[in-house]
Amino acid sequence: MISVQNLTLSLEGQRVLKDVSTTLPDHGITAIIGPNGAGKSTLLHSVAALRAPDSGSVTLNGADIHATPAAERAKLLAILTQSQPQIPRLTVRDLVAFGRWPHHRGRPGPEDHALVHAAISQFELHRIESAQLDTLSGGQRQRAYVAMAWAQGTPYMLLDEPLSALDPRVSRSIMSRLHQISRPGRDTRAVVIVLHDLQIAAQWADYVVALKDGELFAEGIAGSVLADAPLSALYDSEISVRPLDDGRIAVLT
Ligand SMILES: Nc1ncnc2c1ncn2[C@@H]1O[C@H](COP(=O)(O)OP(=O)(O)OP(=O)(O)O)[C@@H](O)[C@H]1O
Repeated sequence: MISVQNLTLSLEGQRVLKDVSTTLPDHGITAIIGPNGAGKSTLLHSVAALRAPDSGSVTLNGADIHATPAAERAKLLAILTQSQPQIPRLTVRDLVAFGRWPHHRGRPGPEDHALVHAAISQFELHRIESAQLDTLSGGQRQRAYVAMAWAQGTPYMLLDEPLSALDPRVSRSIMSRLHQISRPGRDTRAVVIVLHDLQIAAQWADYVVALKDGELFAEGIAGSVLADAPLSALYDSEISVRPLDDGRIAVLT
């Protein structure tokens, strides 16, 4: 369980997160939603210790994440930020294998090879595993990055808008994989994902954390936050949520 306690964080003198406290579940898909500039990416970065808070703390199973050595942290949390470095001639397989680095530090063993193989299979990358990243479509490349994060073998995967610029079919395929890997059981990965698409959140999120103006606006099981009143107030816009036949909900803006 990741616990965020009274987190306040400033960037260039501006308060970006204000006394945010929340708990991120240790399985399932947790969506972080909210308007542009609400602090979603900053919260994710702070949970991954990429940004130090002014005050407050982030703990993972009781240990302060900012006090945890980076090498240990990399075995607990994988983060995919919005912009990835472009490395010329890197193949999909190389990229996914890079996810194992925190475990082998340059000397991959059988378990590392097996996990890379599993990641390629899990995210259906067989046909493009030898392709160079800069020859792929945005959707293929994004799938490879998510596979790399999965191969890192951490109990938590933090993904910052991994679906931006992807078509509905590719988004659905990535979310469907994330859904599978985050179900409780052996080798469960808790997925924490920044999402702008409320329809995707409605279809896939188990838990939702909503931020507005740097503050925690609402949190809870998806159905409690993805409802007419909280969403309309969150986005200052009239939003309706409708039940679907199969128990899911649709969000109409
Ligand atoms: N490097 C930075 N330096 C100064 N201010 C920053 C920096 N990065 C972000 N901010 C500011 O912090 C606030 C929160 O930004 P953040 O990227 O966390 O929001 P967000 O909710 O993820 O936004 P979006 O949905 O637009 O991606 C914004 O007001 C932004 O301008």
